Amino acid sequence: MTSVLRAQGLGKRYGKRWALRECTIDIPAGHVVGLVGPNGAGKTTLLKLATGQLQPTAGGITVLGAPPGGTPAQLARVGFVAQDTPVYAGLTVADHLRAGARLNPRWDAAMASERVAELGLAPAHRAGKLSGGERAQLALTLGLAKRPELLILDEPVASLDPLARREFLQGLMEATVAHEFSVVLSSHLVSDLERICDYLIVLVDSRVRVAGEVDWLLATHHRLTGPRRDPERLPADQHVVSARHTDRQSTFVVRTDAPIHDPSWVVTQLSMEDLVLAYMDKRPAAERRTALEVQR
Ligand SMILES: Nc1ncnc2c1ncn2[C@@H]1O[C@H](COP(=O)(O)OP(=O)(O)OP(=O)(O)O)[C@@H](O)[C@H]1O
Repeated sequence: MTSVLRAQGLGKRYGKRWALRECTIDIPAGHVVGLVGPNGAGKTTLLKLATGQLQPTAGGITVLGAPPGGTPAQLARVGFVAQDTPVYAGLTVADHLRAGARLNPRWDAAMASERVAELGLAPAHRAGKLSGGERAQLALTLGLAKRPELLILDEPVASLDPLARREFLQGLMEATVAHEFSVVLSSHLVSDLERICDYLIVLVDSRVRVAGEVDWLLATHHRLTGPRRDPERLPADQHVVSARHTDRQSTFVVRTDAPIHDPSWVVTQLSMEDLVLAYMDKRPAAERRTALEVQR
């Protein structure tokens, strides 16, 4: 299967500090990928490496089978909507579409004009006078009309109200259905990612903690609640992702491919948010038994 993004031992260091390290992932085409992690985890760094705006300090990365941003042809295959909905305040909506047409060989002028009309954005309106939601929609329109094979969006909805967020994500989903491209989208809003993503990457402290198809991740992770127990006493095939204890009770999030038969546990399924929070658990590794990195 074609990979949209493949990284092998990828790392980026600023001075002495690693912003991203030992990142090895292989994302198949056709997914809407959610990239999530706390502030400073390295999400923007990974996205900038994927678009060729940064060069790796270690390891390698290919996007759609080629080095990112290496040639004009490669640039045309990847769309990027940067953080803070990047539009030019002094230019009108129509100016943006004209610039898009000049700069992008595969520009879909009909789609751009239709989308702008549907959104009710007046062509003569200056981008600086648009609301945050309208600016985000204009930036998305530019990204979509480029007709990329991969569209990368860095926290596109962070500053939008819930309704504008919903409309933005709805527009993105409709476009992926109509034009069949892959998406990588970073966000802190796991509930949004839950609605649209079928592949998840969790980055914590510059490292990929987990990556894989959401259905597979949810099928192989469970919450176990029961009498207090030392994680060392769990079966070897139950990898502890997070652990919480009270005097009498333990709650573990574990990853396992095998069914859980121990009757002393109450086993519950996780939501995507539970899964993300478990991997973001910052308790000392000693309490977790295994420093997990899961990929598929
Ligand atoms: N140009 C830079 N110079 C020095 N350090 C940087 C630079 N850009 C990023 N960093 C550092 O690299 C780390 C990762 O930053 P990055 O922006 O990739 O994180 P992020 O996960 O996107 O964070 P956020 O969710 O806050 O946007 C942070 O510690 C950040 O301070």
